[in-house]
Amino acid sequence: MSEQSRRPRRPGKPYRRPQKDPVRILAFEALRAVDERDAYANLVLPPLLRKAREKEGPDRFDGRDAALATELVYGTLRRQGTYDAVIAACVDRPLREVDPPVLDVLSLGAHQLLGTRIPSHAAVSASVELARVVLGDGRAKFVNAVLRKVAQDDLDGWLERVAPPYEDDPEDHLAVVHSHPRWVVSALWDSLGGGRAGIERLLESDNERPEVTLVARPGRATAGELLDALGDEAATPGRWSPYAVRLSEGGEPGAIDAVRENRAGVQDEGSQLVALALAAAPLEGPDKTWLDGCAGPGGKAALLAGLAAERGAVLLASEKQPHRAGLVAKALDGNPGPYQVIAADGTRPPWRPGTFDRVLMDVPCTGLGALRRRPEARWRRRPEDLDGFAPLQRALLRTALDAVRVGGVVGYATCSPHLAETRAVVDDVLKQYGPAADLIDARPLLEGVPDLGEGPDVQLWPHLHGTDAMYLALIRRVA
Ligand SMILES: C[S@@+](CC[C@H](N)C(=O)[O-])C[C@H]1O[C@@H](n2cnc3c(N)ncnc32)[C@H](O)[C@@H]1O
Repeated sequence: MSEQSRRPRRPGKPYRRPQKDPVRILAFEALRAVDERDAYANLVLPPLLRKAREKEGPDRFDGRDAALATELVYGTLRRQGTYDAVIAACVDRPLREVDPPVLDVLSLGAHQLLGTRIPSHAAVSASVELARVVLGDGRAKFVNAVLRKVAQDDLDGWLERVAPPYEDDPEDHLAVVHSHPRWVVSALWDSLGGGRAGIERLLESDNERPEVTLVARPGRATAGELLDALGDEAATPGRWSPYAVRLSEGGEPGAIDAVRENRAGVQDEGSQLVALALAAAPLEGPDKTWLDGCAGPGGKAALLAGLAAERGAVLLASEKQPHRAGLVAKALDGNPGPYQVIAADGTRPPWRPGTFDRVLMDVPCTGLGALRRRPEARWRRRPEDLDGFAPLQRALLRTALDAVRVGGVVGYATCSPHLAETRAVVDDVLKQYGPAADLIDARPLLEGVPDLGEGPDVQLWPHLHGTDAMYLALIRRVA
């Protein structure tokens, strides 16, 4: 009980206990964990949901409650930039002086008011009740006052008031309207090119929940089998990958036999296209030994191993972190052909140079191409992170080019479209190899995929392809 609630009350105003709403309390706890412990929302949520189900029982916490809690957490985190600007306009001090737990309750409330169909009065009163439970009655009054101001306008109205005009500062405008840090808007726009319409569509896509895509692992399952098992209502075929199946809203991968049996997995179609393009690159001479040099947790390695098996080739899947190498081994378990998994630092490779016919280097990166999946990532990343990754990305691409035989092909991939992690790395390293390595046009190898730009490398985009913003450069060793 807070100090406030112990004070004598005016007669006629009996104390009412705050109502405990398990959905809002759970959402608040998740936001605190993300804020305080740098936790990842997608890792924090499942145990909290399980705990709430066990504590409340299925009648008081059902599937719809879980869906609402998830939406509140993801939506609040994604839209944090916009909500911060709105809340800042409603409090009389800088936001950094507002206690983080109070700000979390305010952001959750702002999301309910501006980003959901929850009626305003319900959004305010649910937030005030939450504040009474987790912050105390005194701070609940502050929450009430701020959210009543927020409720005075809708999202469009607020954006007109708090975002600088596009004409004055396009990047700042887009940063506030679409809730991305300004430097991220700037980097995405540099890579995407074009005018306002394209970048707006991309930023909007980053704020949408991505659909879940499955991969049927070659030799272990087929897309047709998954589609039959799921039925027309629950799934549709992938757009381009013959192994992809797209789950409809609310589809639960864990309920699918083939996924439980490891014959299929969850994998973005962009990641599938990267593996498929590398496997499809034309090759003269032997095609027997493949390497995945950054394999953890094993999504692309599992697809590559299946494709390799179909052609009698063997995949070596290598990953620096032993526990992630363990995940790779799990993903590959049951592969129809031979493979090997090792834990090795790709900058000090244990294999002999010129050993492999095909090599994938899917390097560590900022992940700016997967913002749809990681709602908190955009706020955590800093421009300085690029400097941290730059030497490693170059070293790993050099390892790949040394590992492949003359005539063999290397795929350099990132799940970031940032030019410093994509073209700049490829250009720098290719300069060092001079005439010994050549870029291949990757576009024809992504069969049927439109809008792949001028090549020879390819950049996929959420708003154009419905995939993560994966980048792929294919390079042939020619001497
Ligand atoms: C982008 S992820 C790869 C994703 C993977 N290809 C997939 O599809 O599941 C990059 C991986 O590289 C690993 N890594 C980081 N530094 C490495 C190094 N020096 N050598 C090898 N792997 C490294 C990371 O641990 C991480 O698992």
